[in-house]
Amino acid sequence: MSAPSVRSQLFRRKPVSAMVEETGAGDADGGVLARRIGVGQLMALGIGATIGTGIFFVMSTAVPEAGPAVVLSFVLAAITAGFTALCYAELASTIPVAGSSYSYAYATLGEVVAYVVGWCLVLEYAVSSAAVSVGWSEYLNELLDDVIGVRIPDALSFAPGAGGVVNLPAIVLVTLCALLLVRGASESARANAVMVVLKVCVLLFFVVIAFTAFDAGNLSPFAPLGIAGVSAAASSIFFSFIGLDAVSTAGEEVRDPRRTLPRAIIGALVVVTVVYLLVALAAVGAQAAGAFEGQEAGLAVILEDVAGSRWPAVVLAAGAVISIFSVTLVTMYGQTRILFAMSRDGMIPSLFSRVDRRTLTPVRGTIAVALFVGVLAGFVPLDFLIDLTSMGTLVAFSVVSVGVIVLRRTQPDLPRGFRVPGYPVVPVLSVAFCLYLIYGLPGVTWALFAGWLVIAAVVYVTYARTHSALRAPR
Ligand SMILES: NC(=[NH2+])NCCC[C@H](N)C(=O)O
Repeated sequence: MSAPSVRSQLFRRKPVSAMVEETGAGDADGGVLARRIGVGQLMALGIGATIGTGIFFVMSTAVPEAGPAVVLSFVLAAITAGFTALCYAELASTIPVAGSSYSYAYATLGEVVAYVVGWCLVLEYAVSSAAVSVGWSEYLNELLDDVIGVRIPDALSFAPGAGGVVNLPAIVLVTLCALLLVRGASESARANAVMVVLKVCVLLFFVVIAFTAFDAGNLSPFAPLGIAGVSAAASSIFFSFIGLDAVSTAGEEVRDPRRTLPRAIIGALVVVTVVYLLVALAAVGAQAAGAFEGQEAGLAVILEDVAGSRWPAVVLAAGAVISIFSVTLVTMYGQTRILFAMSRDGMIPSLFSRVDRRTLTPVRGTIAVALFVGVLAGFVPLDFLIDLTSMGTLVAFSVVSVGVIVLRRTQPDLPRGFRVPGYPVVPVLSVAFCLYLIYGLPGVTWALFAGWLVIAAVVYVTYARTHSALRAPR
């Protein structure tokens, strides 16, 4: 028998039916999950996954780039997030597996693209877990300082490039989350609802206090670096909008998905955007644009200055510490499950899909993820982590948007619970906006991303190509 051609290897696709079977979604009694989730609960899911750390510290990177026009950057990032989320929802409702863009790409665009998306998802999840835990450590320090007047020394709370030696608190947080995940914890719907209320309240609390010091003079010059500055800032801010895709993964359990999904996505996006815009506007109104650069735990510092007393900053920092903790947990959980799916497909070693008998969780995979995230969190400065996360996510989201178009053409008759409104304009715009934001990312990020893809290519050629579960039977 002749060896399968390289081309057919690279583009082999995983049949949608096989995916559904694997996850048991097509089993016995009709194979339908209970459709219980309504718009409200689904919106809470999206808001909970999206509002995390970004908003608590992104201003210190974004304002120096865009000036007060940072509010426009938020709008640009929000529009991009909205388009991609709609595309996500269509694929999720067509390929109903509890996977992610990796699985969608495997079904639509073939193995190599799926493989690349898988590696992008490591940036979206593992690298963002690291980013999130670095942000957590800043607010923890702020809280300690405000409450007991003690700060962890810089050497032990910052990465080498950021004025320290190691970020110890971030490593502790990652370890803590890994321990919880190994024991089988993931966030429940109720815990999520509590977190959402807490986060939104804390941010609105900031808005109210910061607005008391609003000075229109701080808003000019409005856009010192012009359009280029606004789009560069949008690329960094995009990080804060990552998470709406979580809504679409629940597609199978949603009541009347055709109406509910887009409403929940758009609803969550509107809530998140309004909150972010208020925070951004309040912040640039309360503090001169020049003051943002290099500011740590920025929102708390602004509150301290504005209120002239400590307690508002304490409230904010405490809220941030609690809510960021939950985001780290959920993001690390997501990473272990994506690697689980890739490993089951033979794309990466079986270590990641081995489930421990006692705890029924992928213990070794979780430890491997924690090591990787821990090293990043401990030794890499925050800006790098944020921009790399945005890069990986934007690439993955572009692929998803292309996937919508491809699947409509190749398998037009597949049942789709939800269809993107305004097809093909929305998926095309989605790709265009993603590419625009990718373009706005700094050169270092491009270089790091290229390096990452080279590593991925080596692993593909030496491992995945021959271990793929789809390889032709010998
Ligand atoms: N899937 C993820 N990468 N989740 C991380 C979301 C980060 C979140 N948007 C934040 O601002 O903190």
